Amino acid sequence: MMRLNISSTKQNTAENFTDYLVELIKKNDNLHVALSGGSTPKIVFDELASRNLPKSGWEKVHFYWGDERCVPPDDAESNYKMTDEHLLSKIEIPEENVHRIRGEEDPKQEAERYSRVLKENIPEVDGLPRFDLIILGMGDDGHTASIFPYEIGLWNADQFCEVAEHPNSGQKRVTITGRIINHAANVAFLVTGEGKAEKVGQIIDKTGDYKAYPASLVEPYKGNLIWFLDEAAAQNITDPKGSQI
Ligand SMILES: O=C(O)[C@H](O)[C@@H](O)[C@H](O)[C@H](O)COP(=O)(O)O
Repeated sequence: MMRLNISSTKQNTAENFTDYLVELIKKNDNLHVALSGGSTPKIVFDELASRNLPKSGWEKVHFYWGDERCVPPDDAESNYKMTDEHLLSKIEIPEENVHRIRGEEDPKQEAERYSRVLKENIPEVDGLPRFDLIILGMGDDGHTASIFPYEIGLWNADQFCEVAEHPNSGQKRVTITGRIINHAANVAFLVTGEGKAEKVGQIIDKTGDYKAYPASLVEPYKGNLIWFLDEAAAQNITDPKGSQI
């Protein structure tokens, strides 16, 4: 099931998504959540931290990452560092509930280790670890997690995590793959800004080269997909209401 949650501004999008996540935390005894990186999550993490959830709430949550740059955790490029600055350092989540991708390790070995981390920590459904929620962003090129259009074949990798490479910088990344993403109970895209509008419109309307964009492959088999968008990112969708299928 896919639905759109369209807000007027980026801040409203962050608030709506945070309401959704806080509700999930309250309704569940154990929540396994994969976080996205980049810049959009910063405003969401600040909003989430501002809600002052009690320690008893955070003790139910396990954080993972959908992807990580292969850099040390104190590097400006690190998704972990960004998350720590905007969220982890402000909340009472037990250290053992934070499952960092070790960007400082050998990428191939870390992809294998993290695949084991998912298998060992996340309850299986139909033989695969099933995240309660995977948060994804989308790049201007239609990439998601760290699966880029030129490497779209990574989506169908057998391993739960694979090594990717940024097309411009050549920066190595560790990313979860399509098997895990589409097995999640809930997937939430967080996409804002005019720069994303063209690809968002093509993916939602299934027009143009949408099949070339890894983000278009996100279709949870038995789960829910919600696009949290601001109006700027949603402006090209032909029938925003009708897309609430
Ligand atoms: O490590 C990363 O960069 C992200 O996981 C990546 O997939 C991100 O979500 C998109 O590039 C959107 O990034 P922005 O939110 O900064 O536009």
